[in-house]
Amino acid sequence: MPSQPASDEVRSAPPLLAVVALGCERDERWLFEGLDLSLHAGEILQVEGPNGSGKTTLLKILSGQFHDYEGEVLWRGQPTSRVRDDFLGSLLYLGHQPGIKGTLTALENLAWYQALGGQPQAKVEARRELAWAALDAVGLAGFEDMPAQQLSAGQQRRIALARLHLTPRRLWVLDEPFTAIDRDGVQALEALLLAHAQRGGSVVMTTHHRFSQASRLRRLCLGAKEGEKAEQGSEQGSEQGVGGKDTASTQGASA
Ligand SMILES: Nc1ncnc2c1ncn2[C@@H]1O[C@H](COP(=O)(O)OP(=O)(O)OP(=O)(O)O)[C@@H](O)[C@H]1O
Repeated sequence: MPSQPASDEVRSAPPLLAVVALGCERDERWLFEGLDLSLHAGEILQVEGPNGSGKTTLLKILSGQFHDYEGEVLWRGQPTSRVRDDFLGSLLYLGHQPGIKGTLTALENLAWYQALGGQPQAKVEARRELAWAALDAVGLAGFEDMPAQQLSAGQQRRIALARLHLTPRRLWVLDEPFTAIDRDGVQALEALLLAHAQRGGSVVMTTHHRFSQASRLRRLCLGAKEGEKAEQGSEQGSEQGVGGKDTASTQGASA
């Protein structure tokens, strides 16, 4: 991970991630359209909205997993399709489900991630140490060798979150990362997200969780109807509401 870039560099560089005139229709319903947004190094974007408003769909588009959309997704100013290797090599996506294998232990699950692309170049012993450290960082010391299916829902989520410690990637796209996490875990995860942003990383996430440091966030609200857009602003934060074609308030202002 690079260190926090100088502010001049942030201003002059293209955003890490941007979407231009993004629209997505599913089941004959526009989830969003005309969406423009850009995410610079050091920014955290929280995507909010009611159930079914398209939050997961948007994250899947942003992480290159869903392609049935209008508009463009840009990585450092280039269409992601043109810089696919650089984009995917900079991306860490954690889905709504923990995405772990229940029959494997916590350590084996992380070894599996490492083999998929975490640190393929690292030596076996070094990889193992990194995996132990990642599990320790998410409070799973002592549970390393237990099959994941014997762990609680929150502990299973923590195995998935250990990847944030394990795999250094600049852009984190996280779907409901706070699900099933207890109060201490929530605080630790908030701190981890903020530290990632301070180091020059960026985060896009869906969550209904309210950050204690809300001023560090930008918010995008999907499914907003006219007049519902504004919520709490902040000195550094900003908010954008975007509705679908079936609402009265289709908007596409830049976030
Ligand atoms: N695999 C799919 N095939 C067809 N339509 C889908 C599929 N997945 C989601 N949809 C539709 O897309 C719409 C948005 O779904 P999405 O999961 O993006 O919403 P969401 O805002 O993340 O919802 P939630 O808060 O419930 O997780 C829903 O109306 C849903 O029916």
